[in-house]
Amino acid sequence: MRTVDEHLADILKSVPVLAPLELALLEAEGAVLAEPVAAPVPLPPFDNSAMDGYAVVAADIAAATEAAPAVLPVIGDIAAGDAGVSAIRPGLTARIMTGAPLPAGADAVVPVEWTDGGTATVRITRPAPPGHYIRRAGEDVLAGQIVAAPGTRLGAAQLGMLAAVGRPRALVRPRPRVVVLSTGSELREPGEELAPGQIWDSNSFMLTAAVTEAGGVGYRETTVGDDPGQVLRSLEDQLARADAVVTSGGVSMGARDVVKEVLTGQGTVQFHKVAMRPGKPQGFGLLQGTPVFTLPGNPVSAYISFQVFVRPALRAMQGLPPDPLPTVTAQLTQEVRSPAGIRHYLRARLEFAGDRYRVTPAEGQGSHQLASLAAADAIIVLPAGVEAMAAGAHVEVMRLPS
Ligand SMILES: Nc1nc2c(c(=O)[nH]1)N[C@H]1C(S)=C(S)[C@@H](COP(=O)(O)OP(=O)(O)OC[C@H]3O[C@@H](n4cnc5c(N)ncnc54)[C@H](O)[C@@H]3O)O[C@H]1N2
Ligand code: MOO
Repeated sequence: MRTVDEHLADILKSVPVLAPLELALLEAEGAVLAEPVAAPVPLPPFDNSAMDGYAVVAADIAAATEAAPAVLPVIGDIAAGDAGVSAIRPGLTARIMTGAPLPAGADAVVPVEWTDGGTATVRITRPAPPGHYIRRAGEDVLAGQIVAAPGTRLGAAQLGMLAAVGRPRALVRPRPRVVVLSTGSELREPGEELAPGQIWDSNSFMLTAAVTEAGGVGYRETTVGDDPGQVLRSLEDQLARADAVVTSGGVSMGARDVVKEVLTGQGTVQFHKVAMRPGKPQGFGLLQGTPVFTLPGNPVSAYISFQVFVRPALRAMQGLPPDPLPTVTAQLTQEVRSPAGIRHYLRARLEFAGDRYRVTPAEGQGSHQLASLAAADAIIVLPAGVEAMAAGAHVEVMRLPS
C-alpha cells in the first residue's frame, strides 16, 4: 500500500502543464494567465469628474453659503466621451457629468445637489476644496503597471481589468478538457427503466460536474459495459480530444475489473492500493501522453478520489499550485473511530458556532452511501495514525465546493 501523499506526488510529477494559447477575453474565463498584462496608458486616462455637477475654480465658491450662494454663469455642458472640452476661466463654470473630462482651469467639482441645477447661471450653496470630486489620471493604474501577473486565474474581476486596459485577448493556459467515462455493465442512464441487478449511472454526472467545480471543462462520455475491447476503444477515442480522462469503476479485485485489465501495461498506467478510505484502489498514468485517472466505482470513493487526486492535478496542468480543497480546523461534536494505518475521509456537516467551527460526522459512511455525501458540506480528514478522536477534539476538515 502507498500513502495518499505518495500517490499524489506521483501524479503531480507526471501531469503535463498545458501549452499557452491566445484566447479572446470571454473564452479565457477560468483560464490562467501565462503572460504579464501591463496597462498601456494610465487609468483613468485623464482627470475626470466623480459626480454629476459643475466644474469650478474652487476659489470662486470658497465663501458660498445657503444664505449667500456663489452665482456663476454656465458656459456649457461636458458629457462623458466629449473631446475638445473648453477651458474654464475664474468666474465661470460648466455643467459636467460623471466620467466627463475635467476642463482645463477647473480644480473642483460641485455635485448638483449643492446647487439650484441652473443651466444659464447656477447658484452654488456650499464651498468645495481644490480636488473635490476629481478622479485624477493614473490614480487607479499607472501607465506600464502590471495589472495581472502570470499565474492569475481569470475570473470576472480579472477579465474586467484586462478589458479596462484595452486587451481584447490574452495568452493563457486554458481550462483542461476532461473526459469522464463510467464503466460497468450494470449501469443505465437516468430516465431509463432498470432491469433486475441494474442501477442508474451517477458517477459520470457527479465527476463531470466536479471537473467544472475544479476549473476544468467536463465532457461526459456514454457509459461503457464490461467488454474489454469496447472499454479500450472508448478510452482511445477520447485521447485526441482530452487533456485528461477520468474513469470510474473496474479497478478492484473482481473477475470483471475491466479498466484494470485493459490498462495494465498500457502507457505508464499503474494500479495501486492507497492507504485511504474511501478510495483504496487507484490507477493513474499517461496514455499517449494524456493523464488517465482510473477511480474506483463506489460513488463516494470516486468523489473523494477526485477531490484528493484529480483536482490538484487539474490545477497543476494550468500551472497553478496544486492546492487541496481549503481546510479549516473544527471541533468534533461526537467521537469518531478509524481503522489503523489509513487516512480516513468522513462526510460531515460544518457549522460556524460564533467563535469556532464545529463538525458533525454523517451517519452513513459506506462508500456506496451517496446520500450522506449529497447532504455533506465538509470532509473530516483523520490521519493514518489516528484510531479514535473524542468529542471536543480538533480535527482538520476539507470544505467541499458549494
Ligand atoms: N475482494 C475485494 N473486493 C473489493 C475490494 C478489495 O480490495 N478486495 N475493494 C473494494 C473497494 S474499497 C472498492 S472502492 C471497490 C472498487 O471497485 P471497482 O473500482 O472495481 O468498481 P466496480 O466494481 O465497478 O463498482 C463498485 C461499486 O460501485 C458501483 N458503481 C460503479 N460505477 C458506478 C457508477 N458510474 N454510478 C453508480 N455506481 C457505480 C458498482 O455498481 C458497485 O456497486 O471494490 C471493492 N471490492
Ligand atoms: O476504498 Mo473503497 O473506495 O472504500 O469503497
